[in-house]
Amino acid sequence: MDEARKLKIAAAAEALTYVRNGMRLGIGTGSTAEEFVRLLAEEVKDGLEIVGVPTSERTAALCRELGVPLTTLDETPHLDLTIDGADEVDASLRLIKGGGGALLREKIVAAASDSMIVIADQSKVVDPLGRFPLPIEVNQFGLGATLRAIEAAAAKCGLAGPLNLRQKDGAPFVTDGGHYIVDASFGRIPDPETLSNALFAIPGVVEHGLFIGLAQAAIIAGTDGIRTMKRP
Ligand SMILES: O=C(CO)[C@H](O)[C@H](O)COP(=O)(O)O
Repeated sequence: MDEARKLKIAAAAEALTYVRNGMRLGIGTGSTAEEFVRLLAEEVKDGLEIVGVPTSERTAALCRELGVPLTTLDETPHLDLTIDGADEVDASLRLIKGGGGALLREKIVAAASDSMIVIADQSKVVDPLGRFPLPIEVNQFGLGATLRAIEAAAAKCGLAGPLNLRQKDGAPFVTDGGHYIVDASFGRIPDPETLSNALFAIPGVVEHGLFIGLAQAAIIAGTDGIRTMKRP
């Protein structure tokens, strides 16, 4: 097994120690979250009783395949804990998410949870955010106008950079919610809160990948072991 996968499994295993019998869990998306699902499924086989709300169709399919019981936010609107990966984490536990295109459901699920724990390897810890292009989920209608508005909003925040419409198999990538993703390469984002507010003011923006004030802890796996970052 390669070193990167070992780190993902180590972070996921540590996150599992926070899961208690009877919990209602939000279950994230991505390769690290999938390691968590695999470990969780083993515990479920051994008698752990939980229900999970998956943050994507991809995660839902893996949970079903491995026998992790699922529910929905309609049946179970309040969750105890969400475990999810991230593309970037800063020292204040602000995140960039959405590399897997699931940011909208991920944010809805995290916001419905008493707490969110991020699982990641050391390479995801940055200062400041912005090395990873910021995913912005947009309505398909009016794409051209929305792109212009994103550029203008970014400029007001002193940011600029290419906006790329995410592609898959030669066509625009479509999210589980039926939207497009624009990957914004702004570079360093010194004030994520201001950028977040500016993006939310654009009608065609459905959601963006800045997760602010949602994660309580981040379990970070490095070659020298595991450390847990807490929100200051
Ligand atoms: O936000 C996400 C999906 O939308 C993922 O959590 C993020 O992309 C990290 O993925 P990975 O664990 O594969 O690096």
